[in-house]
Amino acid sequence: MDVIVRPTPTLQGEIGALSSKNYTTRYLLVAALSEGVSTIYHPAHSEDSDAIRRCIADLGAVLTEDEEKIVVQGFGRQPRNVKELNVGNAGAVLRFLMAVAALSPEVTFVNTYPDSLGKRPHDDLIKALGQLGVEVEHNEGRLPITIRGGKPAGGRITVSGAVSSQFLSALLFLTPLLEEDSEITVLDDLKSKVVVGQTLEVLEQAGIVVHAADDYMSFKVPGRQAYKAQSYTVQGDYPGSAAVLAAAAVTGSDVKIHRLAEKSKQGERAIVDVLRMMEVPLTHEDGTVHVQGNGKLKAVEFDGDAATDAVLAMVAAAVFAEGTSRFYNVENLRYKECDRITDYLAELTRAGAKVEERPDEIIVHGQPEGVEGGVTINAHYDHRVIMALTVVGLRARQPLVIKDAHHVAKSYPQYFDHLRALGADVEWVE
Ligand SMILES: O=C(O)C1=C[C@@H](OP(=O)(O)O)[C@@H](O)[C@H](O)C1
Ligand SMILES: C=C(OP(=O)(O)O)C(=O)O
Repeated sequence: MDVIVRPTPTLQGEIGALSSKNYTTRYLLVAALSEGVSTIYHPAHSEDSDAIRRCIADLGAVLTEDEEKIVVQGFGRQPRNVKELNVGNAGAVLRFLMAVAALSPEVTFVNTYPDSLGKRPHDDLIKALGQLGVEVEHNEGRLPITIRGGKPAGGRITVSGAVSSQFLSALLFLTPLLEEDSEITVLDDLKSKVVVGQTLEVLEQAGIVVHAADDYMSFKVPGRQAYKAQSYTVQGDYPGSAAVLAAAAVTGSDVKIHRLAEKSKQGERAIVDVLRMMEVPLTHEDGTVHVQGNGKLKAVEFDGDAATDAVLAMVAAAVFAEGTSRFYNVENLRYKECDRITDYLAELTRAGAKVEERPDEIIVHGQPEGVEGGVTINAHYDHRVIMALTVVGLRARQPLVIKDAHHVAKSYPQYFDHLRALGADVEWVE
């Protein structure tokens, strides 16, 4: 399904933020890895959260759900034998479950998104699992992937963090369950380091002890631990909300988003600081971000690695800023649902934006007068490209058609409903 985004000068109203994708994934995972009954309040509902629900159920967890919560009876360190798992297009779910699959004799992860997740590399995790004696069959580091685990013991593991933090997080979820203590050393660099903070926070809530160096480049993980069954409450999601906040910033607006905790470990809460740096009038108090946009923005320079899933929304805001913005240290955007530098900038250019690509940077020459629009956008299977191009469409002179915009449901199925509730002229077309 496609969406038409028409120019919309003003947005007004209040919404509650969607629930966090990253915390929902993690809470469902640690609930499954415990042997008791855990309750997760306000889980996200999206394709990615459906993927982890489906896979942990296949692995033997028992899930019951109502409007506000999901109750999970976990399988502990003994997942049920299952031949195949289908994670859809969910990268974090795949990587975390590749590690969990090391507890099973043989599991194959199938390739249902050959043009998106099917292109993403997992070599660094495959190598690390190999050090634990886990045999991995793969297609040049990509799906389909078969894991033959059994009983890895633990020990010394090295893992590169240069492409994704998800490989390290995956090992941090697995190693506490192993017989021996483990020592994990991160090689090269660690991208999306802040997200590892979310992993450590959730592990601690689940009663797991991990000794982490301050820089997160080495970890000591005692073995033979047990995940405790707990109650968890999922906080609001900054990456998805960042797109709505960017939309409010580029229009004349009076928009409030509730349920966005000031103290969150989500790096993407930096959207608030970046919009402030861009001189967008806003406040952030008691979990509510209130934007009173006047459509005027100033260019910024920002280290995007600190807020990886909000960079595309920030770039969309910068398209209308006065001056040239620079988002640096963002090379790993290339290894997401699409190449979020080359593919995203190609679509922005088509919409009339003036942007330049570097290997690890996005440069935006702002156009406060607006962009032309009037074209059809390829979504590249990427929810964040869809959300960000929508922001641009609201301030383009001619409508934008976003092809296959239904892929927004990977993380934020209600995105267009939320925008419409705020007065945006967005419409689904077959
Ligand atoms: O651990 C996680 O849940 C995630 C880590 C990040 O990926 P990278 O570490 O690959 O940057 C982020 O982009 C993704 O949406 C979710
Ligand atoms: C990159 C993302 O997700 P994942 O890596 O989990 O597919 C994202 O949500 O933007």
